[in-house]
Formats: sequence, structure tokens, C-alpha cells
Amino acid sequence: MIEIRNLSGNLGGFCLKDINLTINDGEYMVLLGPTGAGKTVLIEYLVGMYRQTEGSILVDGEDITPLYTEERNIAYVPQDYALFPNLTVEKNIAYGLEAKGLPQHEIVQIRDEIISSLGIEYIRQRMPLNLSGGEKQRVALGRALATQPSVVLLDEPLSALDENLRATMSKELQALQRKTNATFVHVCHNFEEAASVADRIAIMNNGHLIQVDTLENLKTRPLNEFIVRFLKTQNIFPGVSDGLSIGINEVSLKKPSPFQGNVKIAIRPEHVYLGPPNDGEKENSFAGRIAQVSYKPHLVEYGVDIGMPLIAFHIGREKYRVGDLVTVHIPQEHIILVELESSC
Ligand SMILES: Nc1ncnc2c1ncn2[C@@H]1O[C@H](COP(=O)(O)OP(=O)(O)OP(=O)(O)O)[C@@H](O)[C@H]1O
Repeated sequence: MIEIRNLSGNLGGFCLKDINLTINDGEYMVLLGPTGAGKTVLIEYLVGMYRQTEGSILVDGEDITPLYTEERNIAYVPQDYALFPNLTVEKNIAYGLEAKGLPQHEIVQIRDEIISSLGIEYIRQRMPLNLSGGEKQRVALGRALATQPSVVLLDEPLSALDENLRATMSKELQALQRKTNATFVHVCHNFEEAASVADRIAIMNNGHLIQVDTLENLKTRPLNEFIVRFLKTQNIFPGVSDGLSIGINEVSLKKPSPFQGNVKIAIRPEHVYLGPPNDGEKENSFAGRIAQVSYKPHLVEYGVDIGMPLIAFHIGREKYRVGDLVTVHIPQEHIILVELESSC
């Protein structure tokens, strides 16, 4: 288990501010945030590259902040993989085992197991210069996992790969984490990538940790507008609440709220349901007209006007055309009340 307690650090122009984060044994945690948020800096603190101004980092209950990098038993795969250019693939993988002084027969056994489990036998004698991005990534992972670390830090491990390989490798990373049961901390700035591997996601911005939660909770209970926007929720509206309903333009949405007066709501496009016209029996059903249709992989995106403009996603083939009349249903439980004051 990693416990980051009240960690603050100053790197001159950039500050990490009072970070508190617990990562459980065998958990796959993704640090997610826009560019420059401080994700890499945070894992560099975990590795021991900088001294904090305040706070501590504990691994399995031990305060590792006084320890040097090589004493921390944390494996780190930096963004550029940092393979040793003068060593073959198999020597790169065996490097940490040699440094530990293991007997030669053990080194050979562990090295060969790793090479086999990562499917890289065919490149074992090659030099890093002669590897593709995906191959380098596998070798870097192999080198990191060889010493059986309890914590593995991965900085943008998939960013150098093309889209297809990224999808394959994200599945492989997750499978590898489950197999080794190591605690993985994976840095990325892409929400879809985070969603594909993470048990929990820690969202950072401007040196702060904003929210740490499961994907489902981040979507349904975002802490503030920054999270809502970062998770690409497109339907965000200011409105006025009377405690039971929220008025937006001429539309009144049933949604109890602890606040009265000005509020802000968000509705994820997959929670805007479209049906045939005059099908308005259910609560929060409105007559609408399709204003725009566009296509995304595996779904159709509709712009629909109900007196306020909404985006709706529909999985499958196109069902409506521009100008079609529809009924729009927005279940109360999918209307998210967003904090007005953003802390970012
Ligand atoms: N050693 C350093 N000294 C001073 N400033 C630094 C140092 N390392 C990083 N920074 C600054 O800290 C900020 C956060 O950088 P960081 O690399 O952690 O961002 P990030 O969230 O990982 O972004 P990206 O997704 O672009 O990699 C940036 O403004 C960067 O310029």
C-alpha cells in the first residue's frame, strides 16, 4: 500500500500542493489530468527524485521519504522507456537482477520467464535502437517487473503507440497487473485510456489532487465542474432551482436539490434517451426535434432541441434524421448537480 500524506513540494516555478492519496495493494491507479498538472512530478517524488517541503510517503507502512531512489523497491518506467542502448533486450531485462547479485541460474530463469510471458523471444538478442515503440514498451515493462517490485510506476506508457496497439497494450498492462498483483500507478492525460485500465482514477490539475474515485463515481458524482468537463460531459447548463425542480430557459426538470437559486447541472449524453414523438408518460419527458446528426465509432451523436440544446448518444445505427420529432427522456437520477464554485 502506498500512502501519500500531506505531500507538498516546490520545484521553483511549479508547486505540488498538499497531496493526500492512498493506493491499495494490488490496485491499478491512474493519475489523470491535463498537460502540466503535475502527474509526472508526483511520481518523481514517489521514486525519490526530489525532496518534499512537507509531508511523507509510506510504502507498506514504512516511511520511504528519507530513502534514496535505489533503496525504495519501486519500479519506474519513464515516458521514453530509458532502455540501456548498449545492452541487448535480454541484458536489459536481466539488469536489475544482476544488480541485486542473484545467482546466475536464478537470473536466467526469471529473465526467460519474463521474456516468454511478454512474448518477446524473437527480439531477445536485439539492441533497443532496432525495436518498434510497442516492443520497447514491452522490454521496459519486463525490465521493471523482473525484480518483482511491489509498486510499478508507469509514466505515459502508451503514448508512443498507435491507436490499435494502445488498445491491445492497455489490456495487456491490466492483465499483467492482475497476474503480478503489484500496485500499478499509471500516468496519462487521456480519459479513455484511464477508463480502460484503472480500478480508480486520481484526477490532478495545477499541482492539486482534485478527486480520487472509481470511473462510475467520477461520472455520476463529480466533485466540481473541472471534473465534469474533463470527463467530456457535454450537456452543462446554468439553471435556477426551487428545491424540487430546475428551470433552464423554458424547460423545467424535476430534480430535488439541497440548494435553491442559481445552480449548474450536467447530463451525460448517454443518459439522454430518445423515443418516438408523443411518448411523454415518464417524468422529465419533453417534445424535441433532431437538429443535428453525426457519427462516432460505434454510436450516433444527435443534437436535439427541447427548448434547450442537448447532445444525445445512441449506440447502434442511425434511427433519426434532422428535423424528426422525438420524445426526450432525462431520468432524474442522471441529472448531476455540479458545484458552482470550482476549486481549480
Ligand atoms: N525538475 C523540474 N523543475 C521545475 N519545474 C518542473 C520540473 N519538472 C517539471 N516541472 C514543471 O512542473 C509542471 C508539471 O509538470 P509534469 O511533467 O508533472 O506535468 P504532467 O501533468 O505530467 O504533464 P504531461 O501530461 O504534459 O506530461 C510543468 O509546468 C513542468 O514544467
